[in-house]
Amino acid sequence: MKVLVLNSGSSSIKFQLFRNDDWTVLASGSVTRIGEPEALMRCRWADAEGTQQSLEDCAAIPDHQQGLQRIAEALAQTGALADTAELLAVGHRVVHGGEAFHAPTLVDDDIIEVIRQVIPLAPLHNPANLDGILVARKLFPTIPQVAVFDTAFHQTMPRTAYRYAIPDFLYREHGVRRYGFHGTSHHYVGRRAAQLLGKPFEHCNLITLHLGNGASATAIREGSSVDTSMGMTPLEGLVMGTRSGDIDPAVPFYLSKHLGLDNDTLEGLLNRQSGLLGLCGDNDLREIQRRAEAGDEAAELALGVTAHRLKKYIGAYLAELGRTDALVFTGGIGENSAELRARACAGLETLGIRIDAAANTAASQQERAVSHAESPIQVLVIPTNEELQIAREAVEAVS
Ligand SMILES: Nc1ncnc2c1ncn2[C@@H]1O[C@H](COP(=O)(O)OP(=O)(O)O)[C@@H](O)[C@H]1O
Ligand SMILES: CC(=O)OP(=O)(O)O
Ligand SMILES: [Mg+2]
Repeated sequence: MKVLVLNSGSSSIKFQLFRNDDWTVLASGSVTRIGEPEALMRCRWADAEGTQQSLEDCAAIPDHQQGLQRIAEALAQTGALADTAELLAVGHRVVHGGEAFHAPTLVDDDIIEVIRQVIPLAPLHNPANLDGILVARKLFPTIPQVAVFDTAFHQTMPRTAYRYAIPDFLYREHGVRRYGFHGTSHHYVGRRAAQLLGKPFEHCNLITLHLGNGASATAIREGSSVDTSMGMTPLEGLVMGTRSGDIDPAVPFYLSKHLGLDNDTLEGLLNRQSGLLGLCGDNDLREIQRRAEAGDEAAELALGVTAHRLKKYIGAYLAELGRTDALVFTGGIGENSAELRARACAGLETLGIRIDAAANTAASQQERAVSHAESPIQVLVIPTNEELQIAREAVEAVS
């Protein structure tokens, strides 16, 4: 049987099709620029001889309904999914599940309603995730749909980590608390780290750093999330591509009072015009590193602020955990930027973190240690695979 995983974003749908006995990827790709005049559909698959093939086309795709339809056509056309009856389940990434979901969940009308209710807590992510589910239900009406929540892994945090020091009724009546995100990724790399360490996950204390366009740090004690840097929404914490991460909560009041900015403008400013982009005008870390190397001061500052914030969270989580087995880097930046890994870990030797310069800069796409052989805390680079984790959890939920 096969499992289709969908990660439906505001203007894109990413997909992977797995065979569920050995988790081979049968096809993968995306539809991007949904709603623009020229959307792009990309699909890669292995043909009968095992040779990688790819298919790309550009055409207007006005909405998610047609985006998913296009994906289903491509999967049929390539033979990767000739008959939808071969599907055991469709797994969906859902960013916010509020306090309702601790595990992957079979989608029904009630579940859809709960996901709809938490839209105000993740306005950038949940509407598109929900669209993906609604469209997939129409397109594959007889196949079980499973929602896998970014927030679920963090539901083990203690109250002291998830409560904000604001009036109690805001939590009780309005759900204002830390939820945390990227849980699927933190969980996946945490388990892989335990395997590399040769210990059961339930015995491992880890700090996992998911550094992509969105970025978050998590403290894992004995296999459970006990703290994480993102908060009620994915805006809190580390410096991100276009999100500010932590700022003084008074900044928006000040901007509102003195510059007359309204709520929507402020939300856009902090979510889409801040972070690396706000500091230096670029949000692609490769370009920022190139500029910094050429002496560009704004790019150097962007790298410096990002590394400073990372180091602060690493230090905080070392203190929270007491004993730490490994620090794990993942996500496009965590996996590929030796520069940022080195900056974030510089000076942490007395706290037990010692990078090996040669291992850190060696070109590799593999899971690996980049710490010195004598570093008390191992530093690992582990490519994340949220889609595989979603596929596995979807199968668990239906069986
Ligand atoms: N070789 C590289 N060196 C440094 N940064 C990289 C490299 N490859 C990708 N990145 C950075 O990774 C980030 C995107 O991460 P990714 O995990 O793909 O994002 P998303 O959250 O959209 O899935 C971008 O800032 C990109 O510049
Ligand atoms: C929750 C979140 O920030 O997700 P992404 O990194 O995909 O934007
Ligand atoms: Mg990502």
